[in-house]
Amino acid sequence: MSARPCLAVTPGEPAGIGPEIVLRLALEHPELDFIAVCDPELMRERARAFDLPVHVHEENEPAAKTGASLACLAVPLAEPAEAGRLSPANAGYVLDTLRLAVERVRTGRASALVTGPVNKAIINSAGTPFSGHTEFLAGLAGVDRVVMMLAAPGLRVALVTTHLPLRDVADAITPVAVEETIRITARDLRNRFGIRKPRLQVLGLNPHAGEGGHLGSEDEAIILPAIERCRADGIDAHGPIPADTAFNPPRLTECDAVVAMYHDQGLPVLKHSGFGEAVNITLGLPFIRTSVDHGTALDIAGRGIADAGSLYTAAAMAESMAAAAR
Ligand SMILES: NC(=O)C1=CN([C@@H]2O[C@H](COP(=O)(O)OP(=O)(O)OC[C@H]3O[C@@H](n4cnc5c(N)ncnc54)[C@H](O)[C@@H]3O)[C@@H](O)[C@H]2O)C=CC1
Ligand SMILES: NCC(=O)COP(=O)(O)O
Repeated sequence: MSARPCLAVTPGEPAGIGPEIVLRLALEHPELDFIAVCDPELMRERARAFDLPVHVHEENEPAAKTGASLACLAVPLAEPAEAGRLSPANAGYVLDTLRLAVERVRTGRASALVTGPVNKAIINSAGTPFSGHTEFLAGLAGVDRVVMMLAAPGLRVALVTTHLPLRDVADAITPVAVEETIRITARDLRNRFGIRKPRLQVLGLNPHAGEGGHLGSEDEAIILPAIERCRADGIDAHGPIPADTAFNPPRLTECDAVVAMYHDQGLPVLKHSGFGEAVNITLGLPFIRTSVDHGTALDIAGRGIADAGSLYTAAAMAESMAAAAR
């Protein structure tokens, strides 16, 4: 390993496309300095299956003299993983890779965490309540509120609520949740992204941002006052803006991020505009975490056609954020 701390990358669900895109990252981007936190035998098996010329070795073993190498911080699978077939037996492995990678970053032995996709359902089925990396990492870091933000070329979307049933969303749109999300987003856009005075467009919750109170009360009673409190502190936030018009291209040229109230209000637009080249960033953590914009893609796992573009963009963004933080 180089003297400067490298990225810690978790491939995520072993039955998904995570292992193969991490191998592609090692093969196609030798300029990236990273260690994969995973089972090295899984990576060797996938490298053989796809005929990828990547020498997989443990951290303390030598890299290949020529050609591509992948260094692994070893975490053993509970049972061999078959591409495309989830097993609850390996859910603990997935969480262990995350814990170990976070420990690396928090102790300064890695510069940032980059995560591959996990399957939330199988982790829950195995008996561990898990709604997503975002919430799990907030718990590990002991932080009450973090913000999920996805960034694609030309569009960033931050979310007030993350993985919640739609039925529970309106109750989670509280004055504190909206205000803290705006503040964290503005702060991290400044500190982590170097945007001196971030401009935020905050969406309403209801159609037409409540249509003057005739289509729901949250927009005027909760979201507007939260925006005003942030504005009073000099944050350039506007809204509540009706979600159906906020993403009109001319409007987007005037903002650095859209703050959406819930997952499926903001992310479909983001993924439509930039799937494959977008990055998921957790704002508000005491360390840098970026991730892919896609899931485990079990339907194509093991077929050798998974696109590693989002993983590469996530790693490159984590590197530049880490460099800026030095
Ligand atoms: N960062 C994370 O850990 C994320 C995890 N997930 C999880 O992934 C699981 C599956 O979610 P889905 O909704 O099916 O979304 P998905 O992103 O896994 O798949 C949606 C479609 O996109 C395709 N696709 C996804 N990534 C691709 C890639 N890199 N290259 C080529 N094609 C790709 C898939 O083959 C599929 O047809 C769920 O359990 C979900 O919770 C979903 C999003 C992010
Ligand atoms: N749709 C994005 C997503 O679900 C990723 O969640 P997380 O695992 O990064 O919290």
